Amino acid sequence: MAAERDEERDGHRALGPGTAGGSRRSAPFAPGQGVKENARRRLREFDVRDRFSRLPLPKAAVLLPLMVREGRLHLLLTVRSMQLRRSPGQVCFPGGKSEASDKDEIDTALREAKEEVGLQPEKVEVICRLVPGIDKMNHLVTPVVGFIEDAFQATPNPDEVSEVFFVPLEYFIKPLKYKALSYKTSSGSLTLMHCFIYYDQEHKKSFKIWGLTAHFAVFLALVIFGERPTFEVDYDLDNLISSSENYFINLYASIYERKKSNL
Ligand SMILES: CCCCCCCCCCCCCC(=O)SCCNC(=O)CCNC(=O)[C@H](O)C(C)(C)COP(=O)(O)OP(=O)(O)OC[C@H]1O[C@@H](n2cnc3c(N)ncnc32)[C@H](O)[C@@H]1OP(=O)(O)O
Ligand SMILES: [Mg+2]
Repeated sequence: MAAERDEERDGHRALGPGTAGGSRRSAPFAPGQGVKENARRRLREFDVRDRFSRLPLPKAAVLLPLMVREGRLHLLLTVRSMQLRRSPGQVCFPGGKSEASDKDEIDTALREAKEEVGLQPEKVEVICRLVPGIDKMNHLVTPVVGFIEDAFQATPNPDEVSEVFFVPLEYFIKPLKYKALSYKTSSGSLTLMHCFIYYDQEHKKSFKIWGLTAHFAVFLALVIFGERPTFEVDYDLDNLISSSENYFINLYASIYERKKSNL
């Protein structure tokens, strides 16, 4: 159960005991708590826990770090260093491949977030794992959602991350600049790929958010806001849980079939 998992991970809940579905809420209601509480409630309904963990694909995990700024949820994103062999310069979430010492996807996401942006694991309130995605190298990529402190200051590791920026979560259902691209998966089937252009006032520049990263950000916004986006998505929004799982299962099956036929 998600609640049991939270109890197991008390160490990751430094953002305030009694706020995460707990019973001790005697402290005054801090700004943003209503927004967070609503998000927690929605996210827990979508927690897949370890249901997809045993699929026979190499594993990776990303952290979808949420924070409240001026009363609105924001997501932390990174730009990958130009020195990296894979996807240099692309926008992605902190994350990476699983290592043997990781107990689960949550461990992977927290370890990678610490390495890449200096986020201490005990400063993350882990909420849930969402339906995984599959990247172009056929890694099973699990998104782990967590709240981080609103005033978090990233210390990017320049070997892996060149920039860190924040986007209001709402942008991923009501973007100003968006286009839909068609993407051929490794199994040859076509899928919709979202591409957002976000102008960041802080950096005075635009960032392009697309591919798997955009896929996770859109799903997170759909889960939390429960609203129809201003663009088309591949899900039945009236049955988001089952349609997102079916979407993944179909993708996985097409990749699995292709792997078998190549043997
Ligand atoms: C349901 C399904 C899905 C649907 C999809 C619909 C849309 C379809 C879209 C699908 C399109 C899919 C395609 C698109 O979306 S392309 C579109 C935009 N890009 C993205 O969305 C990014 C997606 N990818 C990722 O998020 C990451 O690549 C993942 C999480 C998958 C893996 O994580 P990552 O790649 O970050 O792994 P890492 O952090 O372990 O390691 C990174 C590298 O860094 C090296 N390193 C480590 N430490 C150090 C150090 N100190 N000093 C120097 N170097 C160091 C290390 O050796 C490694 O090197 P190498 O081994 O790679 O060479
Ligand atoms: Mg990484």
